[in-house]
Amino acid sequence: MSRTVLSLGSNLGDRLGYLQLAVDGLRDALVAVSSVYETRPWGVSDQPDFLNAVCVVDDPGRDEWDWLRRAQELEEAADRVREQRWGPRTLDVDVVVVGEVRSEDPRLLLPHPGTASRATVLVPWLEIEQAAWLPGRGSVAGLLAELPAEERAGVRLRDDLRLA
Ligand SMILES: Nc1ncnc2c1ncn2[C@@H]1O[C@H](COP(=O)(O)OP(=O)(O)OP(=O)(O)O)[C@@H](O)[C@H]1O
Ligand SMILES: Nc1nc2c(c(=O)[nH]1)N=C(CO)CN2
Repeated sequence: MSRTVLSLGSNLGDRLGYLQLAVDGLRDALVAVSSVYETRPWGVSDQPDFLNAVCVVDDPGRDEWDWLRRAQELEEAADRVREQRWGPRTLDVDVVVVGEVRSEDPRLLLPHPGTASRATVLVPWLEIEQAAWLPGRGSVAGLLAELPAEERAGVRLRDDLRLA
């Protein structure tokens, strides 16, 4: 299976430590990892700011379901508790795209349906893949340019933080 994009987010506890846990757990297939961004929460606004990042991974031996399983294992390793939709969490790992795969199975929607409107995903993704393309929607650069300036302003580079 082809290149896969995963988004990482954390807004509870050791936020950078949880993102690093995810990167460590993806190491065997890791192609690229973005900078870390401090982001204003969307969905539920009354919660702490998130740290967000995006990873590109590639492993011909894994399909989209393997990536979902890996994402959920990483969330469990971060002691994630599912409480409130769009609420605070130690670690969120979303499968953004798996090559050109489309899926309407609610357990695994591909491409991830929120992507086109989330600067928290588009900004770090564009950083590591300048030609990034969201199947069915267009170029990531174009999608980002269409978002309200306020959305993009809510995503701030934290160049003092780094994922190794
Ligand atoms: N592309 C995908 N990546 C990750 N989970 C997905 C995907 N498509 C569907 N899901 C399903 O979404 C369910 C809930 O995921 P989660 O609690 O992380 O949602 P959320 O992060 O609060 O909201 P959102 O999905 O809008 O980011 C999971 O049980 C998972 O099976
Ligand atoms: N800024 C930001 N806000 C969020 C995020 C996220 O990753 N970043 N994830 C959420 C649940 O999926 C809800 N809100």
